Amino acid sequence: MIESSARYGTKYKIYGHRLYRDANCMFPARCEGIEHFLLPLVATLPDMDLIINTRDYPQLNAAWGNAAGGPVFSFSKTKEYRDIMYPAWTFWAGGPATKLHPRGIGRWDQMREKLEKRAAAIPWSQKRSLGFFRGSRTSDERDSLILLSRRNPELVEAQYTKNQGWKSPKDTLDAPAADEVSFEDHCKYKYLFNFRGVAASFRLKHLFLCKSLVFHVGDEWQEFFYDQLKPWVHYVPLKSYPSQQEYEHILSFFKKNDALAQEIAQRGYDFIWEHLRMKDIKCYWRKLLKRYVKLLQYEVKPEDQLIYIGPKKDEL
Ligand SMILES: O=c1ccn([C@@H]2O[C@H](COP(=O)(O)OP(=O)(O)O[C@H]3O[C@H](CO)[C@@H](O)[C@H](O)[C@H]3O)[C@@H](O)[C@H]2O)c(=O)[nH]1
Repeated sequence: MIESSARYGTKYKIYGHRLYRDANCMFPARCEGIEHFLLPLVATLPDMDLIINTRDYPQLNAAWGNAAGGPVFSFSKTKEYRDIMYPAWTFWAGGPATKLHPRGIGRWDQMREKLEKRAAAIPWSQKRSLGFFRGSRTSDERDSLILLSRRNPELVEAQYTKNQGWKSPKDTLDAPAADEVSFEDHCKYKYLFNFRGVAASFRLKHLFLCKSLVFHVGDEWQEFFYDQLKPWVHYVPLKSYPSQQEYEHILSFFKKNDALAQEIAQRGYDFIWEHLRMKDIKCYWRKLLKRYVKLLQYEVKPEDQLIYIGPKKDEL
């Protein structure tokens, strides 16, 4: 089974409390973000083989005829896939590169601290009563919010930025690309929008830490922690592809019910602040691998073609 899934990801092996992997990693920074979490665990874990997909897209979809093989770990999926979800590399390194994060979004520990400070500096009453979104057109599901912002800038401030795949103005919906806005500056706005991109987007966890009200569009694309967030308790759920009228309706509701908006925003913040700490990510990885390894029914063998990752010799 492991052999049959090898082509869907990078092979990792824990053997004798050491970590090994395929010599080639498709995205080295993403492998770095994964290894940051695996390395401290190998001392306490038994031998195992893992196939870890570092692409955005999950791999095991029954409708494509490739769900019958072995296990594959992916960071995001919908219900159509049977990949095993793992905490994305971007909690440490290898997230999307932007002008503000040229080496890629990462270091969730540092990001948490920065956002917590900014959220405390901008109380709810000082936030602008506007819907806000900045990001690239990785999915046309974002279009209606951008179009509403062009029609009614008093209600929504939403614009497309360029990403590395930008080819023509079509990729920014026939308008010049907007400047990027830091996560901290998102905190100036009361209503923040999250959308899927290619798969799930990494922005969701950041939005909560602004203590603004998060509108989460579509519930198909998941990351490992989404299930713990409850609609209407921690965020406002919107169905996929909302119309401009639906946005107008829900924003006008929350403008009239400001205390409720603030209450949900505070609960969303509290949940992520208290339960999505670096130590929770580490704990999730540990529990995930302990449960996974119980299912292995063969003796794991060393393989010469894999390279040694760690621990560093002086840490042994
Ligand atoms: O002005 C901006 C623009 C973007 N971002 C952030 O930059 C990241 C990338 O944003 P965007 O270009 O909109 O891409 P997404 O669609 O959110 O994410 C894409 O990139 C991820 C990593 O490759 C994939 O996992 C997703 O599935 C894919 O859609 C997100 O965290 C944004 O919040 C900002 O902070 N400020």
